[in-house]
Amino acid sequence: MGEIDPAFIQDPQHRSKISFTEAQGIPLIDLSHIPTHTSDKVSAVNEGVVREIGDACKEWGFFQVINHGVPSEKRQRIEDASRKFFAQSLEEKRKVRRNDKEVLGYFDTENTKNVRDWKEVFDFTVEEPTIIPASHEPDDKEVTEWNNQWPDYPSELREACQEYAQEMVKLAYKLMELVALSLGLPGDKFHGFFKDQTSFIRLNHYPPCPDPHLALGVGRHKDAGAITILAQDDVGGLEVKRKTDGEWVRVNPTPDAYIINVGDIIQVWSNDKYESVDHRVVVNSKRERFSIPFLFNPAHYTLVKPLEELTNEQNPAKYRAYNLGKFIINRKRSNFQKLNVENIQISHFRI
Ligand SMILES: O=C(O)CCC(=O)C(=O)O
Ligand SMILES: [Fe+2]
Repeated sequence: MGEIDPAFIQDPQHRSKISFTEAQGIPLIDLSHIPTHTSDKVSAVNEGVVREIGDACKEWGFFQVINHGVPSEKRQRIEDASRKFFAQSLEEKRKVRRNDKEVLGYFDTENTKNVRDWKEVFDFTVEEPTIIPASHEPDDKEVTEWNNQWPDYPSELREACQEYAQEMVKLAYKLMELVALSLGLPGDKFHGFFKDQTSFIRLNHYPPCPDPHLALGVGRHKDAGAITILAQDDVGGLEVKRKTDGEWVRVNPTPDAYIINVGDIIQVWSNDKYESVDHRVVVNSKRERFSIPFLFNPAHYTLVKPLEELTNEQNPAKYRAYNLGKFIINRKRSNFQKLNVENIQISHFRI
C-alpha cells in the first residue's frame, strides 16, 4: 500500500471494493435483424428489439449489443494498433501530446472529479477537422478547427482509426434510430443533429496498478455525449452504478460485443425518460487493460433541450436549452486549468 502518487488516491467512499458484484441482467441485445436503414415502419421482428432497447435505456442506461455489423477485423486492427502505440516510451508518445493549442492526441494526466485517473489515452475526432467554438464566451460566435495529431508509429494507426470511426458512425445511427423509435418518435428524428458531428474516439490504456483499491482507471462520471459505444478487452473493470439500488456492478466482457450507454444529451432530449448513468473503471495489479469508447456527439451549434414531442403541460421541460459547443469548451477549460471545481454538468441547466 501507499506506493502511488497521492494525486491518484480516491476518497474512501469512492474506492473499489475487494470483491465485486457481477452485473446480472444488463440486457444483451441481438441486432442481427436490424437493417442499416430502419424505416419508420418497424417490422414485427424489429418491434421486439425496439422494446428491448427502450426497457434497457429506462432500467439500466446500459446494454450490450451483438451481431452489430461491425467487422471484427476492423476492431482487431485498431486494438492491435492501440497496443503498439501505448507500448512505446513516454517520450515517443508525448510527440503527439495534447497541449494548450492541440486538444487531441496523447494525454496521461487526466483528472475525473479532481482525482487523477490511472490511465493514458489517445483522442481523435471523427470529422477532420472538427469545427468547434473558439472560446467559451457565450456571445463569441467565432469558431475554430480541431485537428487530429497522428503519430508516426505504428504507421497503420491512422487508417485503422479512420476506418473504425466510419463503422462506429454507422452503428451509432442505427442505435439512435432504435432509441428514437423506442421513444415513439420517427426513426430518423435525431439524424440531422449529427451532420457536423463533434464525435470522438478515445483509445484507453490502463496499466497494472500497485494499489488498485486506492486508485481508479476512470473515476465515476457520466458521458456527456448522446450515446457511447464501448469496446472493452477481456480483462474487465468497467463498473456501472445500478439504478435499482445504487450498487456498483461489474460489466463482464462479452467477446465481440459492444457496450452501449445513454449519455447526457439523450437524457435531456428525452426529458429524463432515459437517464445517463454513472460508471467508472476499476484497475488491477496484474493485467493491463485496453478499451475504446466512441462518443457520438452532435454538431457544436446544436441547442440541446428536451424534445417538444416528449414534453407537455403535465410533463414540462426539465432543462433550459444549452449550446453544445460552449458546453464542450467549458469542460475542456476546466480540465486544463485544473480549476478546483467539478466539470460543468447538465444539472446546471435543470429548471
Ligand atoms: O474503459 C472503459 O471501460 C470505460 C471508459 C469510459 O467510461 C470513458 O472513457 O468515458
Ligand atoms: Fe465513460
